[in-house]
Order: sequence, then structure tokens, then C-alpha cells
Amino acid sequence: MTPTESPAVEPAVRDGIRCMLMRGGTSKGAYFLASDVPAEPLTRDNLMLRIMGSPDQAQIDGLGGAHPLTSKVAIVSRSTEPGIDIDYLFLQVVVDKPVVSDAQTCGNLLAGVGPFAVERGLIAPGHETTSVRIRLVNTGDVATAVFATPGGRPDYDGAAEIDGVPGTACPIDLEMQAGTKPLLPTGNVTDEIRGHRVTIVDNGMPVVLLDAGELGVSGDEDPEVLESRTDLTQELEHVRLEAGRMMGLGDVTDQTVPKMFLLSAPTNGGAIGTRGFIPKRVHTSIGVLMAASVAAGIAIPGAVGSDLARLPDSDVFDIEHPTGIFPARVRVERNADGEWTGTSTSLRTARKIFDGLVFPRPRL
Ligand SMILES: O=C(O)/C=C(\CC(=O)C(=O)O)C(=O)O
Repeated sequence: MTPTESPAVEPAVRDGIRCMLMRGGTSKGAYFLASDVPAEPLTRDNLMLRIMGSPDQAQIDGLGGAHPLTSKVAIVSRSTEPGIDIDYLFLQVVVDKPVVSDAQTCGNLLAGVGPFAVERGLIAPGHETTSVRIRLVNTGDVATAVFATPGGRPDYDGAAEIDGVPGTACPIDLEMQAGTKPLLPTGNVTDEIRGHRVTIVDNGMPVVLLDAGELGVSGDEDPEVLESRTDLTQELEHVRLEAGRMMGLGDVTDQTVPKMFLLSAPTNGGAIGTRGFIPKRVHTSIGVLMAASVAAGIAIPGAVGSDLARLPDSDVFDIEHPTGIFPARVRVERNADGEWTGTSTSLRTARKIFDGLVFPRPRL
């Protein structure tokens, strides 16, 4: 069965499925317990398309918000891995195509995973704060999330501000453990694709760095302006397909990675200016792991963007994006084999928006 074929009418259509809608960082998604959804990937993906309302530009018949940043799913379970509390599987539900991709993770939805795990009783909360070790199933990376749980319940209210989200909320600290994958997947600080100098870097999210000026834009345009430049978007897509092959991801036509980043000199006191294609729409801010990957890239001497960047004295890289600044705490170093490796820490917030039953469309 492909994800486009509907299974026989399931009880889920009639009785609903337990689901929590949460904002995680600057994204929003539907969170499920793994035990509440089918384990078989094609059946699960078909169900997620029907829950989110894809494929449809407006996602009018589902929970999705008609943008990649609001068409996301987290599937959460207790981990069987020693030293890990929670497994988090991320699914990107493509808005206008019957495609669900597990080829990437999402650092923004990651912010909601710890509080969701406490809400659902998967882990016992700590006294005032709770620390959860989370395995990002999509990539194999491991993160530690620390958040407030006064009285044993996640606190969503607080004073932390993140650009791209109105108001303030309770801080959630996310620390990514150093991965086993190389930071530079092609082994090169720069590569050339279709005459463009690129740096391909993966510090939790595979990204391709390009100099905005080299593509004829200043790099501080509004997302809609860049999205409307079909000459630019088509060229970036050609580069992306080749970069995907070069970094061992195969044919990425229907994948949402790698993400494409146009870099420019900072204009707002930060380290670098960014516009991220994720990969068709332009991000209204920047993803957590995207910021970690961009920061790691510009910190490597000779990489694309290293010449445009104003590198910080500390390990906090203020990454400028369309709606403000993302402070990414990133460390890059060479290991004993001379390979570059990276780690990152980020501050996010999350909020429980809705908890209840979601009723999927009976068929696609
Ligand atoms: O992958 C996307 O298209 C968007 C993301 C990913 C993310 O969070 C990250 O890079 O860590 C987001 O901003 O939610």
C-alpha cells in the first residue's frame, strides 16, 4: 500500500485519536503517543495526511496550518534505549502533496516533547524542574531538555522571549549531544555545484550554505519576495538535488532536506544574515537545528559565509532571520581524525494549545 491508498474504515475515523496540539518554538504540531497511532509506517502516514488535511494548499479539512511550519507531527514513546528516557519521531506532513517525510527531525517540535511526555505520564516529573533525555529517532541524535515542572506539571507560563513568537513563555533548554556523523558530510569545507560555491554542513540538520550576493539578492528580503523569484527558487532546487546526492541522501525530490540557506553580512548586530528555504517555502524565522548548522558552518575557516560573518567572542552565535535573532550556542572542534564535529544548546519555549480527540478524514 502507498500512503495515498486509504485503509479500510478504521475505528479512528469514528472514535477519534488522542492528540495534543502544541506550539514548539516557532512551529506548531500535533503530538501523539506512539501507542495511539498505527506502528506500520504507510498506514500511519496515510492517517497523518488525513488528520492534517493534506494534500491541500489550505489544509482546510484538517489540523494543518497551510504552511510547513504548522504541518508537523511528533510521535512520542518511552524509550527502550539504555540512558534514554523518551523516543521522539518527527514527521513532516507536506501541505500540498500526499507525502509524509521522516527524513529530517525538527528542533522546534523537540521543545514540546519533554512537557508532552510529562503530560502523558511517560516520565515522572522532577521536583521543580525536569530533565529528559530524548532520542531523535529520525537522526539518531540525543538531546537533553530541561524545563520547569512546579507541583509536578509542566509550566508553560514564564518570562522567556523568542523571536517569531508573540509574548513570553516558560524557558526550555535544549542541549544536543555531539553526534557521530561528520559535520561536513562531503568531507569538504566547500564544494562547487552548478558554478556556485557551497558549504554543506550538518550539525543536527543538513543545510547548504550559499552567498546571497552570488545569487543576485541582498539576503534581507522578505520571505514572500524570495518565494516569488522563480528563477532563484528553481536554481536553488537544482543545487539542492545535487547537494542531496553529494551528501549521500540520494534523490531528495520528495524530501524536505537539505535546507538551502542564503547568507549575507549581518545588519542587526548579529553574526550572520540568513534566509532559509525549507526547501520550497522561506522560513519566517529559522529552525533550531538549522541555526546550529549555520553557526557551525560559518565558524569553519574558509566555509561559505565565514567571510561575511561577524564571529562572536563567545560561543553564542546570534543568527539573524526574517523576524529577529536566534541565539545559538554552538561549539565546533576537530576530533582526533581531523574531522570537524559540533554541539549546540538552544533556548526555546513551548505551549500546550489543545488536548483532545482528533477525527481524521475517512479517506484522502
Ligand atoms: O524543518 C523545517 O522545515 C522547519 C523547522 C525545523 C527545525 O525546527 C530545526 O531546524 O530544528 C522548524 O523551524 O520547525
